[in-house]
Amino acid sequence: MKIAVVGTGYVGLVTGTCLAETGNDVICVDVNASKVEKMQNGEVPIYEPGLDLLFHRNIEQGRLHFTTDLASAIKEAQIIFMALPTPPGGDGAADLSYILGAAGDISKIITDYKVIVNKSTVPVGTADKVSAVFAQNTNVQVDVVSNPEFLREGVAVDDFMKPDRVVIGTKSERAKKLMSELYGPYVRQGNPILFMDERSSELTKYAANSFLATKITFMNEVANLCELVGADVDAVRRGIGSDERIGKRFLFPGIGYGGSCFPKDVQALVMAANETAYDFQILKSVMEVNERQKTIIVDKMLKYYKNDLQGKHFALWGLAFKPETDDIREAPALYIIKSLVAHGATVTVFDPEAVENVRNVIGDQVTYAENMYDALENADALLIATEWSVFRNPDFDKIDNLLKSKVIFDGRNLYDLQKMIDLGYYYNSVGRKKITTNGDTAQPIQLSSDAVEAPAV
Ligand SMILES: NC(=O)c1ccc[n+]([C@@H]2O[C@H](COP(=O)([O-])OP(=O)(O)OC[C@H]3O[C@@H](n4cnc5c(N)ncnc54)[C@H](O)[C@@H]3O)[C@@H](O)[C@H]2O)c1
Ligand SMILES: O=c1ccn([C@@H]2O[C@H](COP(=O)(O)OP(=O)(O)O[C@H]3O[C@H](CO)[C@@H](O)[C@H](O)[C@H]3O)[C@@H](O)[C@H]2O)c(=O)[nH]1
Repeated sequence: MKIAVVGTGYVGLVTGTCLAETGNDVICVDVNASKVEKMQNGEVPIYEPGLDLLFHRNIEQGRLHFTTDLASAIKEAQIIFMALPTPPGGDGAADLSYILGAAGDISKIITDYKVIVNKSTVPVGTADKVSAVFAQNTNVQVDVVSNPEFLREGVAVDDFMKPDRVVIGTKSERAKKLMSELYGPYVRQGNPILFMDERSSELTKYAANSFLATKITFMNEVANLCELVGADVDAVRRGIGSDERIGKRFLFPGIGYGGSCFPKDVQALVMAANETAYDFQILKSVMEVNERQKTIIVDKMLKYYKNDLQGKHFALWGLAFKPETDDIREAPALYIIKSLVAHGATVTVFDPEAVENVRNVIGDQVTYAENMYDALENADALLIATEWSVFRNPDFDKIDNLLKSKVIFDGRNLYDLQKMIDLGYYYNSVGRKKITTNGDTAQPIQLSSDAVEAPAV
């Protein structure tokens, strides 16, 4: 099939590449000319495992193309995907200007029937708004379909090629037929295409992300309670996760969820509910608790250093909002850095992929280490903010030689508590007993209601 993808961010690029992989003729269009030029020259603009291979294979085989010219991109396309940003507007509600703007541009160019697929995460009613834009500008018939994307960064290719489900919101039989044909190669038995109306499809995406964000936040609260009552969150996690109704996944406590989706989508759903005068209380709490969770690690450090971080120097491992990506959008590490710097500390950071993106955002507010061990030199403590595999089994003798003292604040629970006692570290993790260097259990922390506020980004 002939496909156009408008917007080559994370979703557009993965969508375009994976659709080419099953034999479609795909052309991706973006307004960012330098990005398009890079892709035309064979450069993948993001770090995403497995994407390079598919990207190069499909370019070489002539199925994947890039352009800045919308008109030529959509001319022959039977299906046009919109994979455009929907950032929070001033009030936190999703900003639809990219989607409606592109719909306006497309509507003025098309001369024959198209299926217009919205892949972006958008509030209920957006398909209707997009349809209205077309109706206003052209007599050409289109079907506007909602097809939210559920891929996770870091495993995006696998998520697209082998989705748990494909959600398609449309009432048009013609569009259903084309979309079934397109997604046929990706769906397997038990991992179906779920057809529904546009509004239900749009809400499914927000509900999925908000539910997952709530699940994580619930575990973060359980972890905080574990610290206060002397329980071990790993045991509790296993205890509840083995109940199939709860499930084992997305129960890992940490330093708050981040990324380009959960924070903005939870907020957008709260705002969309507000518009109908519905008070989505649970999600408001989720947002509040997540803000607090991002700085709890700094609260713990303040407690350890008796409220004085002035002149202290810390090593920070992990900047990306999760492993296997260079994406730093809403990364908790950035909040931690800003908070530490505001308290007068200095920080040396290391991340396997995200350093350049961080450098572009915060410049010389921190120093950048070439490798994970260089970051430790003369640091008072090590902090861990992202669970990259390379941090999971480090050389503790080397860490010991480089750090000024054997102190680790771990926001991702990477190490075994008993091992850290045996090695003589002060090791403070999430929802587990904090251990002093002589192996005693430290007093549980008091969670302050006025947790350190992250300075404005
Ligand atoms: N990133 C994810 O993991 C993910 C997963 C599922 C859904 N989503 C949703 O998908 C949408 C896109 O997210 P993203 O992370 O890919 O966005 P992004 O910000 O990474 O990329 C958007 C791209 O669109 C381009 N663009 C902007 N206006 C354009 C126009 N008029 N014509 C052509 N190109 C234009 C930009 O230059 C950019 O390259 C959002 O709604 C997001 O919530 C994202
Ligand atoms: O048990 C867990 C799982 C995740 N996280 C955090 O949650 C955030 C989001 O993680 P993840 O969901 O893996 O990453 P994303 O790539 O943002 O993917 C989410 O957001 C995408 C964009 O909408 C959706 O498509 C995906 O289905 C949805 O998982 C990250 O900060 C993680 O560290 C935890 O703290 N504990």
